[in-house]
Amino acid sequence: MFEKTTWIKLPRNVLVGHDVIDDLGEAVGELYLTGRPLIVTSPTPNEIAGDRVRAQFDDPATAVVEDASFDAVEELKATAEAVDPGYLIALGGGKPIDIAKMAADHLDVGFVSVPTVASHDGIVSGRSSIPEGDTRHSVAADPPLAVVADTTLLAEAPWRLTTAGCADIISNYTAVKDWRLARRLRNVEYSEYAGALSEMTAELLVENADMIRPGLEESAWVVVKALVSSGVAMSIAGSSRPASGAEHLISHQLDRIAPGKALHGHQVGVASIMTEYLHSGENGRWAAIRDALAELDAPTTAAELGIDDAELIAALTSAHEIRDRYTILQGGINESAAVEVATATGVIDE
Ligand SMILES: NC(=O)C1=CN([C@@H]2O[C@H](COP(=O)(O)OP(=O)(O)OC[C@H]3O[C@@H](n4cnc5c(N)ncnc54)[C@H](OP(=O)(O)O)[C@@H]3O)[C@@H](O)[C@H]2O)C=CC1
Ligand SMILES: O=C(CO)COP(=O)(O)O
Ligand SMILES: [Zn+2]
Repeated sequence: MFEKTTWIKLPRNVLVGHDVIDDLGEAVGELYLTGRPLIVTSPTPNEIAGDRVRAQFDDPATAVVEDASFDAVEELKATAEAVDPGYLIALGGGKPIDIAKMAADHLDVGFVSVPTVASHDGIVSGRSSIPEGDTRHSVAADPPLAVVADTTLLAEAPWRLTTAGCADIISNYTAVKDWRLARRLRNVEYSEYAGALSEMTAELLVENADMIRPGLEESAWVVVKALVSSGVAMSIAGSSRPASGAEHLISHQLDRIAPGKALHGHQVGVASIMTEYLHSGENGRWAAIRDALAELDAPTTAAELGIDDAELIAALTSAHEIRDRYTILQGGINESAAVEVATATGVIDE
């Protein structure tokens, strides 16, 4: 008997464009939500856009989160109990969005994502990643009911956050390679649709890296659309597989070994140069990935990440231990091979 079931959860309204933050009320109105919104934000986005968001709703409540933690999720849930919202609006970067995403899941209400930075695909995905101690917990949650991404605001956001978003997308290229490898060698469930969408999104950024420039609204538009596509690919797959392979394992290890030194997207970008080399050897596309990252002003070396060579090698050699996800690093890479790939790709100096 055929028993396969597919259940894809996607945002219903995705609005990307100039000043679309002023259309948030309308976009939310189309979702037939009831009750008052609780706006979950952090200090800077609240200052930049909080009033514009509040002005579009009757009786909105606001919670300002200072840091990303499980305590912040619990505090937000306590606030929600007091204000009894019908839904949450997450306004800001990954910090308020992930906290709202996880709290919405626990409270069994929907949430709308209003990113003010294009820093990684978590701003549109159904994955919540919260730091705790020296580790980060990445858990599945429902994706946003709607995404409203104002390209005017995103173009003005710090460029390094946008380049991190670009690098997170470029890393999809190796994530899909790992996923296909896992299908071939472990028969893991694979979605042709999700794999193709994710790969195409990464290719698009690699091909057009020279056109993505700071302060340009058109560039913000390309980047956020790519992040949305990546989020959709994850929703189709029902997992982060299309956007997270060995390069993400290395980055997750760096979060433990060298916490707070570099942005998620920048770490996965540099790691992706090396995992592409491991997949395809010296004639593979590792140099194209590196050049696209460099074109985007994203780091391509451990030094540019602010990470010591020894920290990078420690992350590479232990990345396979942290998650039951088959990748090119399955079984681990030993220290001399790790040094070899890192030096061959120029990630560390000889
Ligand atoms: N779900 C997922 O798949 C993933 C989730 N994450 C999580 O996301 C978080 C990191 O994401 P990130 O977006 O960098 O985090 P933040 O939300 O902390 O945003 C980064 C910085 O940008 C500021 N900021 C936000 N909007 C603007 C703007 N328009 N102009 C100027 N500054 C602005 C914030 O200000 P302020 O300090 O005032 O908030 C903050 O200092 C972490 O908690 C991490 O665990 C990371 C990767 C993947
Ligand atoms: O960052 C992600 C995709 O870009 C999410 O992946 P993880 O499941 O590894 O946290
Ligand atoms: Zn990522």
